[in-house]
Amino acid sequence: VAAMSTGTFVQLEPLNYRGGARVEPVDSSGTEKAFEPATGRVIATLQCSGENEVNLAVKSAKDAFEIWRKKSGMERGQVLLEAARMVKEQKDAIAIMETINNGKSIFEARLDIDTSWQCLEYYAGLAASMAGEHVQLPNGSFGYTRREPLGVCVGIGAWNYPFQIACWKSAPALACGNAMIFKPSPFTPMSALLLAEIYTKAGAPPGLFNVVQGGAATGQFLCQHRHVAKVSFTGSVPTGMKIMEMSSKGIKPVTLELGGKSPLIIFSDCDLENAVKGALVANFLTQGQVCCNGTRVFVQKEIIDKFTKEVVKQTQNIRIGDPLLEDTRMGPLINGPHLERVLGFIKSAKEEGATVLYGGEPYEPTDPKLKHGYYMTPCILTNCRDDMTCVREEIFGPVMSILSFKTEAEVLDRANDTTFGLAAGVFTRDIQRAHRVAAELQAGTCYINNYNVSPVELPFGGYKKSGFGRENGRVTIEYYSQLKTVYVEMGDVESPF
Ligand SMILES: NC(=O)c1ccc[n+]([C@@H]2O[C@H](COP(=O)([O-])OP(=O)(O)OC[C@H]3O[C@@H](n4cnc5c(N)ncnc54)[C@H](O)[C@@H]3O)[C@@H](O)[C@H]2O)c1
Ligand SMILES: C[N+](C)(C)CCCC=O
Repeated sequence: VAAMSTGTFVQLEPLNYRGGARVEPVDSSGTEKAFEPATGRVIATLQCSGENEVNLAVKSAKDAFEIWRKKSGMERGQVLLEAARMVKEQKDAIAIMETINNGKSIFEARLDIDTSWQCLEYYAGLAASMAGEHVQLPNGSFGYTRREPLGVCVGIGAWNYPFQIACWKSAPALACGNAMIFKPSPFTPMSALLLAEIYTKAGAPPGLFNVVQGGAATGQFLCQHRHVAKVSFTGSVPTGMKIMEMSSKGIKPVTLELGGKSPLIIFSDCDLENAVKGALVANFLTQGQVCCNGTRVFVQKEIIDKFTKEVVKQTQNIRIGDPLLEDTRMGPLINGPHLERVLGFIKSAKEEGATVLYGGEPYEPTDPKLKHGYYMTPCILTNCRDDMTCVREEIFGPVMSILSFKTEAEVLDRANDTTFGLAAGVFTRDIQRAHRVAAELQAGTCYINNYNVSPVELPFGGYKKSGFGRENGRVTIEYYSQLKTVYVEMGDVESPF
C-alpha cells in the first residue's frame, strides 16, 4: 500500500478476518461493491457474510474471550500498547488505505490514524487500573465489587471514519476483557483488516478481534445472535432505531453514536479570525461527512457580513482534487448516490429561498483519471431560515448554512430546536457567556472557541436522537463492562425458618 497512487489499488485478499487470519466467508447474503471515490473505480466486490459465517465468527470470538477474560488488566494493556505502537509505525500505509477507500485527503487521514493509536494507548493505560471497591459491613462481613467484561461485543461502523471508528470501539472493549466482532460499512471494508492483523501480531489471541463484512442483513445476524452481549453502533438515526429494537429483544446494552445537525454560535465579541477557521473546521473536514459538524452557523447580526465575506474567501481557497496529493484539502464524496443526495439538498435550499454564496456544484478535477470521481465544491448558503430543509436535516456533505441572530436567549432557543444533540460550539471572548451558553446547549459535546477536536481523554457521544452511551474517556469503561457484587459472610447464617 505504501507505494500506492490514486487509480491503482485493487483488493485481492479476502476481506473477512476470523480466528487470526483473513478468510473468505463460508456463506453469503449477497454482494456489495466498494469504490475508490477519487476515480469511481470498483476496488472490491464484497461477499456479504451470511448467518453461517456470523456463527463461526461468534464462535471464534467466544473462544478467544475465554482466554482473554482471564488475563490481568496489565497483560491486556501490554497487547494494546504493542498494537498502538504498530499503528503508529504503519501510520502512512493505513492512512493511504483510508484515503483510497474513503476519499478524505491524506492530510486528514493521517490525523485520523493519530487519534486511533492514541485511543489504543489510552485504554492500554486504563486496563490495569480497572478495579472494584471493598465495602465493610456489620460484624466483620464485607462486600466487594468486580468490574467484569460483557463477553462478545459487536461493533458496527459508518464509512466516514472507518479506521478510527474500529479503534474507538475495539480499544475500550478489549481493555475491559471483551472480544469484538467488527462490521465495517460495506462502502469502506478495507482498513479494519489492517487493525485486525495488527491486533494478532501484537499478541491478541486468535478470534479476539474478528471482521465480518456485509450490509444490513449481516448486521442483523450479528445483533440478533444469542451469544452477542453488546452492540456498539455508529451510523444514522434510522439504522440506530433498528439496532436498538433488535437489541431490546435480547436485553442487550447498546451504544448508539448517531447523526447530528449541530449549531455553531458566533457572537460579535469573538476573535473573528478564529471563528472563521472554526466554522471551516466545523463544516468541511472529510468533505463535510462528519456526524458532529456544526452546520447551522448562527452569527450575531453585527458581524455577519464581515464573517460571511471571510468564510467565502477562505472556502474558495480550499484545494479540491486527488486526495493522495499532499496539498489537497478536499477529496471526493463517498459515492455517486451520496453526491447526488447532497446536491439535491442544495437545490431544495435554493427553492426554499436560500442564497448560494459560493460552491455547491459538481466539480471535475483537471487530472483525467479523476473524471469519474465524486467531487463537488464546498457550499456556503445564506439567507437561511430555521424551517428550511437544509437547516433541519443532516446533509452529510460540505454545506454550511449561515443564519443571523440578535440575542443570546434567542439563539439558544433556536440552536436547541432540533431533534439531534451530538455537538455544539460557541465563539466568544466573554468567559461567563461561554460557560453559560455551553451549560444551556442540549448536546453531548460543546466546544468553546474551537470545533471538531476530539482528544481521546474526553468522552464523545450524543443527547436526544444523536444517541446515548459514550466513546473515549474513562466513562467508556462502564459501557463495556458490568459490575458484580460479592457479599462475604463472616458470621453464621441467621434464618427465620
Ligand atoms: N455519532 C457518531 O460518532 C457518528 C460517527 C460517524 C458517523 N455517524 C453517522 O453515521 C451516518 C452515516 O453513516 P452510514 O451512512 O454508514 O450510516 P448507516 O446507518 O447507513 O450505516 C451504518 C452501519 O450500519 C449497518 N447497517 C445498516 N442497516 C443495518 C441493520 N438493519 N442492522 C444492522 N446494521 C445495519 C451498515 O451496513 C453500516 O455498517 C450519519 O448519520 C452520521 O452522522 C455518527
Ligand atoms: C474526529 N471528529 C472530527 C471529531 C469526528 C468524529 C467522528 C464523527 O463522525
